[in-house]
Amino acid sequence: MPSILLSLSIPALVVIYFFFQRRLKYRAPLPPGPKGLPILGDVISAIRTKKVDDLGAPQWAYYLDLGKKYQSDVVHINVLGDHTVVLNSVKATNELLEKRSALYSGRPHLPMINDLIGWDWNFGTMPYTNQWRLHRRAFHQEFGPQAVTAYRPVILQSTSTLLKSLVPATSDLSKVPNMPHKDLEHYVHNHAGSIILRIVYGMTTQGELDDYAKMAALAAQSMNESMNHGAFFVDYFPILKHIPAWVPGATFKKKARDWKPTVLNLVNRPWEKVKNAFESGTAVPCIATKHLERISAGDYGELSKAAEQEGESMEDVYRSTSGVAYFAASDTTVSLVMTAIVVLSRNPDVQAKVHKELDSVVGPSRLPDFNDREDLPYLEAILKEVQRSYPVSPIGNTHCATTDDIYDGYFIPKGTSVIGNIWAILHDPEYYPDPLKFNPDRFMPTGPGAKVPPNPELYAFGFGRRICPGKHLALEAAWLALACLLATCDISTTNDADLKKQVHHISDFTIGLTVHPKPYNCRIVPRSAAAINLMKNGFPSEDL
Ligand code: HEM
Repeated sequence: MPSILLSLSIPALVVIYFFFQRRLKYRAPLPPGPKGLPILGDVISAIRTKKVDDLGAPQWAYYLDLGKKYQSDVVHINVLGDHTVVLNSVKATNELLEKRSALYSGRPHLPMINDLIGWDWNFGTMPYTNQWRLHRRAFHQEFGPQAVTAYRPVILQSTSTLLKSLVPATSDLSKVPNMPHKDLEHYVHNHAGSIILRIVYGMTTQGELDDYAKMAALAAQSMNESMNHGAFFVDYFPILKHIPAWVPGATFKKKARDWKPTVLNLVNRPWEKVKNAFESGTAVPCIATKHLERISAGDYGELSKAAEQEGESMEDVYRSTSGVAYFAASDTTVSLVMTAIVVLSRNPDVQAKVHKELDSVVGPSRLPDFNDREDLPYLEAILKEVQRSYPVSPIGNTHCATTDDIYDGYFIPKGTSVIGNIWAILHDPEYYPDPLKFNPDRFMPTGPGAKVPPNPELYAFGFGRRICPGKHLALEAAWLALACLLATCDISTTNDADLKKQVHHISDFTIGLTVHPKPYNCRIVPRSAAAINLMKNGFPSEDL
């Protein structure tokens, strides 16, 4: 016990020393925020908000309240001498995370996630280093806006499968049963999983898709619980990572030990599988086989020099970036599509309007496809409004200041965790009047030169150099799924009383890094016999 106390007090004293050194150097105040307890700081709130259960308010709501309480869009929280700064406005995120992105593109030190659970191969959790740049560039080559257009045939195919799975067993449209949440979630997961696993690893069989979807879901749990710096005390006191798992109270070590094999399997298993198939000449062409071809030809392009400098093999870079894509795409797009469905089920007027648009642009004899996108502005407005009202990732991933800085007269010390509160920004009444109202019309121009609010996609995918690099794929996949679902089906609630209620921003959602609507049942009824045929047939094979 005395040795634990000693190991806790030494880092605390070092933190306090450097804290006062820097404050003296700049003489600028930290941004306003809760004072908390002496030395400990705001530790109680930190524990409360980081609990992933119904007792804790979501972090975005807690941070928004702090902003109101301290009348500042920039709020400082001190936990055990560790600084967090929350940015609750467009102005602050634009200035710090976008314009000064060279200083704010780090990630906080994450001993739990990187050292103990073993996520260190994932560039999403890497600090702002040359290794991160190398991985991000390798990823971008395959998922940039131009590159993703090559995956449209796969998206069309997975969307056909989604539609087929929604065809009811009866052709009597008045007798279509309710859609249980579990079934719908399974179909939507299968849609996202089949797109990414086909694109990255060439996987097509249902058994494989199910196995790998399960693995990604388990891994997502570890990420959801640990990605926020400070979710575990070891993040504040990295020395604790050396405590053996059997020590009473070291539950974080047990959790890490349980999660680690899944996280390592996630990056290694699919890669080894494709590699074996590639070597035996049976692999389905995909991103991984493209990389393996480059590796066997010794032709790595412009990235090889950077990899050499990092002392990393290109195979490790590609194995990791493939794993990141598979993991990051498995859960996020699902949340967006599932949220859109529950919201639309409670907004029949919005559906009536988009049905009209789809009927006039696409007609009843075919499914909408990517060529129709520009001609469907109301559908686009719905997608924007879903992302604005119920962002998939309400506080995004925490950035880290890599140097001391001053903003608006406030001191932001090097090493500060910096959180862009995406939810707060997307509900700022200055940009989005009546922000709690679900209203796609806010994005419809009312006449030539009329102003529309900023596109929520500017914020919903994070900020600056760390902005989500999978955004283009996510939006293509979600757009087509919604376009086809709305062209062919009516979505309604199973309980008329729900029609009077908007989907609630807190009580209807899970808490975590990526949030999901809580289980709900709805009805998904084909709009006509012709729609059933479209759903059964999917896209014509020449489109695939
Ligand atoms: C609706 C779907 C999605 C949403 C809302 C979303 C949102 C986000 C957000 C908020 C971040 C943090 C950005 C920051 O640090 O400022 C992020 C990071 C990231 N996302 Fe996404 N994402 C989505 C889908 C995807 C998909 C489909 C992929 C992969 C194909 C992906 C790959 C990544 C990666 C690799 C990072 C880490 C980037 C880095 O640290 O450099 N995301 N995403």
